Amino acid sequence: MTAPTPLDLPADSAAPARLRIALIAHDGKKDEMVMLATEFADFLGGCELIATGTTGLRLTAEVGLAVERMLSGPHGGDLQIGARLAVGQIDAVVFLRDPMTPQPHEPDINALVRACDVHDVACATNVASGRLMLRSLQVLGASGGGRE
Ligand SMILES: O=C(CO)COP(=O)(O)O
Repeated sequence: MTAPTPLDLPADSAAPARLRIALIAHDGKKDEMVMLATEFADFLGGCELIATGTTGLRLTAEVGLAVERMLSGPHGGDLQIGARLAVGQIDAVVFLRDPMTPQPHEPDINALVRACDVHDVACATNVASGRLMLRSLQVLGASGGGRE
C-alpha cells in the first residue's frame, strides 16, 4: 500500500509526503485511544503523528508508534497542536475528549476544536467518529486519493 498522503493539497514539492494526524486523549479516554490506534496501527504507522505529551507516551509505549510529542495538554500541548494546525501543518485530528470530567485547561481544548472549525480540518471527538475518519483516510490512501 502506498503511504497515505495529505488531502486537498496542491501537488507541489513543498507539500508533505505523508498525512499528518494529531492524536489527543484525556485521561479517561486514553485506553480507548490506545485501542483505536492499535486497530489502525498499520495505517497510522505510515502517517506523521503528533500528540500531546502523555497520549504520545502511551501510543509509543503500548502501540509502538513513532509520535512527535508536544507538552501535556494542561501545560499547553493543545495550544501547540492548534498552532501547527492553524498554519496548515495538520491534516486531521482525533481528539478523544472526556465529557464527564472537568478539565483545568478547558479554554485550550475549545481553542483547538475551534481552530479545526476555522480551518476546516476534520476533527473526530469520540471513538465512533475517529474510527470512521481513520477508515476513510485509509481507503482514500489505498485508492490513490489525496495528493498525486
Ligand atoms: O489534556 C489533554 C488534551 O486536552 C491531553 O494531554 P496529555 O496527552 O498530556 O494527557
